[in-house]
This record gives sequence, C-alpha cells and structure tokens, in this order.
Amino acid sequence: MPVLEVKDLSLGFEGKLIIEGVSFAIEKPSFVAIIGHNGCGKTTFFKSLIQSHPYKGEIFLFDQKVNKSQTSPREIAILEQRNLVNFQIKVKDIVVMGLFRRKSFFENYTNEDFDRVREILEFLERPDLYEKDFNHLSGGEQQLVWLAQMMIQEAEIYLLDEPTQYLDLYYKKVLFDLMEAWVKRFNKTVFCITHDLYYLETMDGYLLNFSEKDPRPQVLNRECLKKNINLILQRKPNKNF
Ligand SMILES: Nc1ncnc2c1ncn2[C@@H]1O[C@H](COP(=O)(O)OP(=O)(O)OP(=O)(O)O)[C@@H](O)[C@H]1O
Repeated sequence: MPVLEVKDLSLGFEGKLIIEGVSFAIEKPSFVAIIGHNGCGKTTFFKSLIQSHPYKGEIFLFDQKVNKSQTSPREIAILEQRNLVNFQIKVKDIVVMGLFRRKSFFENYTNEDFDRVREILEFLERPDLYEKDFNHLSGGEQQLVWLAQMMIQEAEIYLLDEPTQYLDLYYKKVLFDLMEAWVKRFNKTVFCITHDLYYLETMDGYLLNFSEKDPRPQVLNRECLKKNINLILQRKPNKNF
C-alpha cells in the first residue's frame, strides 16, 4: 500500500498555474529528493500535502483520500523554510510543542515528554541546547531545534523544505545521514526539497524534479538516486488555474 499517492495534482496562485498534472505513488519507507529552480512550486507542493494550499486532484494517505477541509493530517510532519519566533522561549519548550497534536487543549506536557526532548537533542549531538534561549542561537542551531521539533512528532511522513539552509558543512552531512536513518532504521518516508545535489549522490531513493529549466541536472547523470520518479509534469504557466 502506498504511504502517499498523488493523482493529477495541479496548483496555482490567483489564476496562474504553477504545477499541472503531477501523479505518483510512494511506498513506505522511502527517501524522495525534490529539486527544481527557484519559484517552480516546490514549497507550494508541500503546502498542498498539508492542506494549506488549494489544489485540483486527489491526495491519498495509506489509501485513504485526504479530505480537503482537514488541516495538517497527523501522518505528516513538516519543517518549513522560515520559522521566526518573536518572543523569549527556551529550546526545550519549542521542541516539546511538536507533541501538540497528541495533547488535548488543557493537557500539560509531562516529565516523560521533556525526557524525550532530551533524548532527541542528544541524538542530534546537541544536548547543551536544552535550556538555552531560542533567540540566542545561531541560524544553524535554530534549524536543529526545528528538526528536533519535527522528530518528536513521530509522524509517518516527514516533509523538509530546504533543511540544510543555515547549516555548516558538518551539519549538512549529519542531516543527510539523519534522513537516511529515518528511512532505513525508523521506516519513515522523507520528502526533502534541496538544492544540495552533492549530498544526494550516495543516497538511495527517488528524485522528483519539478524543473523545466534544468530537466536533467548533473545529479541524474551520475545515477546517484537509484530510482527516478519520472515526473509526469506538464507545465503550462499561462493556462488559467
Ligand atoms: N502568496 C503567493 N501569492 C502569489 N504567488 C505566490 C505566492 N507564494 C508563492 N507564489 C509564487 O508561486 C511560485 C512558486 O513558489 P514556491 O515558493 O512554491 O517555489 P519554490 O520552488 O519553493 O521556490 P524556492 O526554491 O525559491 O524556495 C513562485 O513564482 C512564487 O512567486
């Protein structure tokens, strides 16, 4: 049974069509790299998967058709591109908030929840971040905190929108290793929007290429990702959505 199936998906803004006729089905567990030039619709595609952007077509999670009025399906956790926080808050409190969908409105976070936060920060090799003020962290450290918040959700599908932004070379490699571990050790399905084609070379998975400008990037020629989704994607930008 596919973990995610997309049938004839089309997306746009204010009458402008961005993506048309995308169809594919992905089995669990899998890694899918999503590539394409700036503005081709990668982020909007993610938004349609979490039902925060309207679309034409159908989306199925574990063979169940997703109801378009349902927001944020529980099976999906997302790391978005820019997450700003304008108030003082500790790292542990941001990470634990990843559990919000498992809690009822007045339910407090427990000691066990915070133990899980510690475990995840240790897994990310940064247990020292636990008590720190989020706004005093570097961009790369903040990105690790959002990753920890995504991990604590223990969803089936992880969507990561350019997760390596702000990360140094060491943590970029850590992140790609982490995504591989999520798939191979924890049976997750990971979709990652990235411009870091170099790190894909050694990974096993699928490549979803939304680009019309660069339909065969170098990474494909090197046959690094073993299975290539041949995206059924026809872009007709002038057509009305
Ligand atoms: N709120 C909006 N209203 C109108 N157009 C928008 C809106 N948000 C995005 N767009 C346009 O939709 C197109 C797709 O944007 P999107 O953010 O999905 O691209 P992307 O492939 O993720 O780009 P990048 O690689 O730069 O992050 C772009 O041309 C963008 O300008």
